Amino acid sequence: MEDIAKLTEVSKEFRNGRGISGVNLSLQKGDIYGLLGPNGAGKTTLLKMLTGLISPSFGSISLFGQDLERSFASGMRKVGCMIESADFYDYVTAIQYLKLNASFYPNIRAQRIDEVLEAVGLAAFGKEKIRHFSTGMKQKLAMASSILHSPELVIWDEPTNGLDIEGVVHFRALVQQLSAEQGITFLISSHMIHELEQLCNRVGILNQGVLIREGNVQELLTDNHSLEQYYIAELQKGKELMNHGRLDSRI
Ligand SMILES: Nc1ncnc2c1ncn2[C@@H]1O[C@H](COP(=O)(O)OP(=O)(O)OP(=O)(O)O)[C@@H](O)[C@H]1O
Repeated sequence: MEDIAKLTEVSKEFRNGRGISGVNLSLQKGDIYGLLGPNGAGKTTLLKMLTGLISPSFGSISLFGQDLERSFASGMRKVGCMIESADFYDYVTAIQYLKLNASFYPNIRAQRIDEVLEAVGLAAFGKEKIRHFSTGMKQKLAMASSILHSPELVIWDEPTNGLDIEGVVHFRALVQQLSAEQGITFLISSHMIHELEQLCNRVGILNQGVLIREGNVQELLTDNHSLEQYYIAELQKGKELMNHGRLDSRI
């Protein structure tokens, strides 16, 4: 199967000694991959490396079969991402903001802006200035911006932050629709484990910079009551291995 993204033995060591260590991870076309892990586990660091925002200390990363460093522009053209909180110009409207972002890509149809606003549930607010937006509305706008250029791979860091219940349900439907209709591949980091259980076909658990487990969600659910139960059990095992010095604890 085609690798959309592949990390091989990727490590990042910050000056304070933290980061991620020896991560191997690959995304196949059509995957909805959920990245789980406690605070500080390294999820955002991994996503930043995959999108070229920071460079790995060791290892290699490829996107669409090409080395990320060598083919950065062509690779990233097919990626839509939202990592940490998005920065906005407060005094422009949502439509003006999306128009500005669209200008960085060739050939985005004017109608596409209405389509993405509709897709994230902001159709009624396109002409409002962003400074009047709530946290959740800004999150939706960041999502709209990340899919504006019809990417093949979407990378979202904590996408449900600030969304209300209806917004979370809408978010799930959007991912399912984009996956089913356009075959978009997703990499989503989240603490909302029940969301990931319903949405993802694969999950990986990062703990203290190490990808301690990966699995197919359906298979995990045949052996475990819930993804949450599996996750807690794996973290507990990780702690025990760490205590016995059998898990990489360099980070
Ligand atoms: N620029 C940096 N300099 C030094 N340390 C950093 C830097 N960025 C991240 N770290 C450290 O690397 C580790 C991983 O951070 P990261 O933000 O990737 O975690 P995370 O899994 O996304 O956490 P959360 O769930 O809380 O968002 C943390 O210990 C963090 O303090």
